[in-house]
Amino acid sequence: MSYTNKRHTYYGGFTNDLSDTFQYPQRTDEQRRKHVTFGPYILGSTLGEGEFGKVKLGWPKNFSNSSNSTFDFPKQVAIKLIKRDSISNDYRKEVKIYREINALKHLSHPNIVKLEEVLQNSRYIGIVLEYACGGEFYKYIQKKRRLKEMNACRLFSQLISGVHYIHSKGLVHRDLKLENLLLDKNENLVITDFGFVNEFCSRNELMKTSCGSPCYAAPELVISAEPYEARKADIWSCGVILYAILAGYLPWDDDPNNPEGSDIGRLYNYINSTPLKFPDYILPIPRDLLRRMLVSDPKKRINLKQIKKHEWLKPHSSFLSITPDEWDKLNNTQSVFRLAKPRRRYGSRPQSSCSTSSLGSRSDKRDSLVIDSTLITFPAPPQESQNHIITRPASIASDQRLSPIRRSNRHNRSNSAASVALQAVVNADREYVLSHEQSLSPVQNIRQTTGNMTASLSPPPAISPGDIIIETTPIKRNTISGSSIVPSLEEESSTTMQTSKIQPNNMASSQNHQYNKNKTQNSLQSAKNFYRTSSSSHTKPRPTSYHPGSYTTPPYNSNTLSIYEINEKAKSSASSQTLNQRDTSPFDSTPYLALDTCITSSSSIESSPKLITHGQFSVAKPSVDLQSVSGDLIKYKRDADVVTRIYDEKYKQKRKSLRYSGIFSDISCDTVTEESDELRPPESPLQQHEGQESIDKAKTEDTSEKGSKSSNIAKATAQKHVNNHLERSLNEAESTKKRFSFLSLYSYDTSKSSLYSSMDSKRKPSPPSQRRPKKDDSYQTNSKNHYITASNMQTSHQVSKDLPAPTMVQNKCTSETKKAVRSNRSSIMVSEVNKASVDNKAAQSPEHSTAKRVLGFFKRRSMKI
Ligand SMILES: Nc1ncnc2c1ncn2[C@@H]1O[C@H](COP(=O)(O)OP(=O)(O)OP(=O)(O)O)[C@@H](O)[C@H]1O
Repeated sequence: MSYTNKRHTYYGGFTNDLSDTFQYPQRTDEQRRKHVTFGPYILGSTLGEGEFGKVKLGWPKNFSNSSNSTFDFPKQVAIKLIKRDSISNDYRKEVKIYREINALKHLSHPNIVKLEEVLQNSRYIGIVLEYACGGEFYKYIQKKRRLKEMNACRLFSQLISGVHYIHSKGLVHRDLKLENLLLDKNENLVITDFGFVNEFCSRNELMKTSCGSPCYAAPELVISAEPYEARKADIWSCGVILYAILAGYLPWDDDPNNPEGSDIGRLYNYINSTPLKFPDYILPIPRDLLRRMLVSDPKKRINLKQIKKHEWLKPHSSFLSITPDEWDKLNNTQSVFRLAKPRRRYGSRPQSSCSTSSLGSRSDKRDSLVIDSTLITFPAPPQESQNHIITRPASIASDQRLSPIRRSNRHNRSNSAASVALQAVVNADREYVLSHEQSLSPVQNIRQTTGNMTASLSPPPAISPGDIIIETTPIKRNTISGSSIVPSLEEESSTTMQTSKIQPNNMASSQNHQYNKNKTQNSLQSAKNFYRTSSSSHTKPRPTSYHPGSYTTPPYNSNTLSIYEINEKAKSSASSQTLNQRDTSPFDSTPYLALDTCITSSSSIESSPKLITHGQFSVAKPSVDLQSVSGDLIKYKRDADVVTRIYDEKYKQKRKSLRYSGIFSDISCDTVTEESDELRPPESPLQQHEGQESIDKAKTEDTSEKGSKSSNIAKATAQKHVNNHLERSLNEAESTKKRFSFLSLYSYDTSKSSLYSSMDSKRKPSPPSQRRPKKDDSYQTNSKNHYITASNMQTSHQVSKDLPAPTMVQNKCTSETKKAVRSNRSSIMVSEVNKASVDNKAAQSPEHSTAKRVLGFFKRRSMKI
């Protein structure tokens, strides 16, 4: 088993399989110093780069290898490092970061990236996120060209479930796109990048700021300056994503006058005037869903509730029927079981401001971070502080908790919006913590100070050093010092690090309260009330205050003709299991009541964790496995493969029979051929030579035995090979073009560059029918603008003539260009684009000079690769 990516190494390249007996070698001090660290994390390679800077892989530096437990391996995280300098002068950036932190704090769903903690030092703010090791979703599609229906359906269900969860919290993402979707290790979808998130309340959910990425933004955002219904805008984006998943390219990507979609005005005019077209391989049922989602008029656009009930998503109805409250419950229950080693607080070791670029290489120096003694960890801000209103009860005098030394060591952070907001959040959170602390029983207080804490349900065992620690709710936070939080010396003596997990509704603390629940129930309630009060003291309602009722999904109608008949038994048993689980689970409608229900309900006790001793450690075994409950979140890839294979077989059979019965009469044989073609492995170089060899052979034979029968056969065979080869090349060119159309918006790393593409097109101008699938939907009536115009071709030729070798030009790409590309690629506030100019722009024909096109191309090419 190798769960690590090759390029990401632990402790000097150790990527051994973990076995029961495996022990990590003890690191020497020297080795330890070599790592670039940020707070309690060792930084690994760069996972990606965004608008704010690099996202690095990280893992805890206090990971101890003394154990022989298989469960004891470092948990990887993705750390978004934001240079404080870069945002100090940019209010919008600050707000974006703040929004992201703020939103993520309230979201706990398997298909939404988890916020672990937020750290900062004098130079960086680090948003520590769950590591989605499956990589970027668009690359995944790019690799597969397009997804098979079953996989697409599964992933789309996950997207819808995540988006529904976001909406249920009173939030809208507003920047849903392929680039903001990642995959976890089991190829489950993970929604990320909440920089444009905003909240709405049910009564007034219209928004004014248009944002997102042009290709995914709903028309009403661009064309009209009127307030828009944000949830419907998210649905449009999901529609575009679904189209891209199934088709392998974006909808409305074929405007010859705006091939790159860079002219936003023209793009939206095209969207509004051109009916949605589908390639043959998108079947009627998903087409129907797409047609309902990609409706320009938001009022006529399908809503999430209807999407969940759509025929196409029936196979995942049990998964989709899990309500947001249930997700909260399930996730919080799961978070109790996170096994954590007692971590030493990183502040406990004196850390002078030191550069960690001890590796000496240039790149290391560039990547090095100053570890500051004032590096802090603080909880993510609550929603309300977006308003930048600080409510700090007089009872909380945070400075009193600071030692004089630490106080003098404080940072002078800017009083910028984000800083103020963050501070407000810290205060609010700490208030909760303090009141929570007061409610702790003496036993728990002892346990906290000694750092020995267990989440066992049994009466508290004798406390001894080295006890198992189940990571719990952040009960104790670092103290706050003005704008920075510094752990006090006294606090440092406490060994358990509990600052990091940001789980507002975490039930872990309730586990600790099991011991003397009668004593603490009242104080807990008051703590929660306090938290609520402090929240409600802000002007905006908390996003969690909006809780739509549970959705009841109609039972699967077996009479309905559906293409999905796979795993029915498994599904029904899984769903019945789910229902059983849910019936017995004390789910309530308000997340804040979670603690109560956990304490008072006997059924919750039944479903509580059971500790299994495992050597020196105890491992809490969750009684509810989220993934098996949902049935749709694939746990092991092998399972997924098996399911896919079963599905494929059944699906093919089904389609065959349906075609015979004439039900799917619009599924042409071509479609089937095309799909099977796709499965055909690419021709090997050996095969490619085969044709030529045969010709040569034929020639030789021809000269020696003129007119002989064998030569004729050889000739025929050779010709056949050549023809086949040519045909395949053409097909390949066609598919490359298709993929190119999709990739043009994302990446050029694996496909041919557009330069080559234009060269190719010079040689073999592909007719529009080759650019797009031949047979269009019967709904398609408008075929205008499908032809690549002569002027375009001319431009392409010009480009290829005027340019030096592509690699040469590529090398000339400066870092400035790269920056420009990044910003070009990033999501934008569409309102920044002059909406009034939309029509004007569309009226003018874009005069793309050769230089501009070339620049555009190389700008895109230097995108994140
Ligand atoms: N949790 C994560 N796990 C793995 N990789 C991640 C994670 N978060 C981000 N990345 C990688 O880092 C890249 C940049 O991240 P992200 O898009 O969140 O940054 P950003 O600064 O918000 O960028 P932008 O706003 O321009 O999209 C992603 O494309 C992805 O490759």
